[in-house]
Amino acid sequence: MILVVGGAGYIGSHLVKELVEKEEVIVLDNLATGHQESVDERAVFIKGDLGNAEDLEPIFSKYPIKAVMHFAAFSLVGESVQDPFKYYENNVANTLTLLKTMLKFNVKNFIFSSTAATYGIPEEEIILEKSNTAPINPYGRSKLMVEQILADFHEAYGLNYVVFRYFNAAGAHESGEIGEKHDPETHLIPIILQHLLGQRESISVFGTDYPTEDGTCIRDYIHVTDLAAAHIKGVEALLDGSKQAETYNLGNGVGYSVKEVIETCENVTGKKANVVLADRRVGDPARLVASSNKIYEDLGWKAERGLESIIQSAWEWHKKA
Ligand SMILES: NC(=O)c1ccc[n+]([C@@H]2O[C@H](COP(=O)([O-])OP(=O)(O)OC[C@H]3O[C@@H](n4cnc5c(N)ncnc54)[C@H](O)[C@@H]3O)[C@@H](O)[C@H]2O)c1
Ligand SMILES: O=c1ccn([C@@H]2O[C@H](COP(=O)(O)OP(=O)(O)O[C@H]3O[C@H](CO)[C@@H](O)[C@H](O)[C@H]3O)[C@@H](O)[C@H]2O)c(=O)[nH]1
Repeated sequence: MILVVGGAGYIGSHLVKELVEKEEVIVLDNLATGHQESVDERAVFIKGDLGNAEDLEPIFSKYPIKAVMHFAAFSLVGESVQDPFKYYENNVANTLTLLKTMLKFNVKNFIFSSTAATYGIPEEEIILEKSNTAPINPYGRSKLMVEQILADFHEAYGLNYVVFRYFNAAGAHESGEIGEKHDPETHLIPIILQHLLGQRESISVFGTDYPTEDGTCIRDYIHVTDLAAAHIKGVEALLDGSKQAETYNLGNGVGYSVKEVIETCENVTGKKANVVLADRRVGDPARLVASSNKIYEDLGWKAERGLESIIQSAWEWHKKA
């Protein structure tokens, strides 16, 4: 069995939907930002907190867990600057409780959701896993701290792990049953689509004076179903022993500016957006684009879906949501 912590959230629920086809799955989630109805009904759902050993230990006692996939975190950059305690407590301290419990029950395979925010303001156009990590906010630092803890635990206790640094996750499941449902929503693509559905008056473009071709920020958008596929390859590599301690970028390798994303949403939906040019949002790097060659070479994974397909799937979901 595989324990998915945070499996009621956006990315976790998409992974669960794919993983239940292959494995028995238990989801632990406190529903702080997740939705129980997003959890595939073939998975066992347990409401609980990864920071409570009393919630964790009965699960590890009862079920033969061979790996843990850890998606649970707080992940709003701005909020992490306002309230860093919340982030270090949930993302780092609570993760330590999870790791301690795993070691107590001799479960030694761990998949961790990290982020492009660990790179801070990158020096390279295309970011490699070995590029410098210098996060510029508590959220990114909390994720990098866990990465460092994992490397130490691997050396000291034989904990095996795969860290995935996601770039910008977006899109919805092709079944149309689940999609991106953050509240509040801060991510660009769902905000644009909500606007095009008449749920928001306009879209603000945060910053038009970045050193990019059209002055707006460039990001690497990755379909959430592609992310799920990478996680399945990652956990298989841990379970068959071929990988023990790896960090992989997960992106498309193609960057799109905020203006290009808005245009693509207009093309896909056939609707015109009301765009307001606004000031920069604090803490946004101008450009974040991944090289995902390492995971292609090691595990044969690459992103299958581009920006249009991401937006098309998200649009199908938002029209119904
Ligand atoms: N969305 C992105 O673009 C993106 C990019 C990079 C990294 N990430 C990382 O991916 C992971 C998933 O992101 P998401 O967008 O699906 O977020 P999300 O908020 O939708 O999902 C997180 C889930 O974890 C649960 N959770 C939080 N704290 C918990 C706790 N203490 N105990 C039990 N459950 C808890 C929440 O209820 C929620 O269901 C996070 O770790 C995030 O930092 C996301
Ligand atoms: O209303 C909006 C919302 C966003 N943006 C811009 O759109 C881009 C993408 O923003 P957003 O969708 O919020 O994603 P990011 O801030 O790039 O962060 C995401 O991607 C990071 C990795 O790249 C992860 O670390 C974060 O968890 C995840 O939220 C940025 O330039 C924003 O400034 C706007 O212009 N207007």
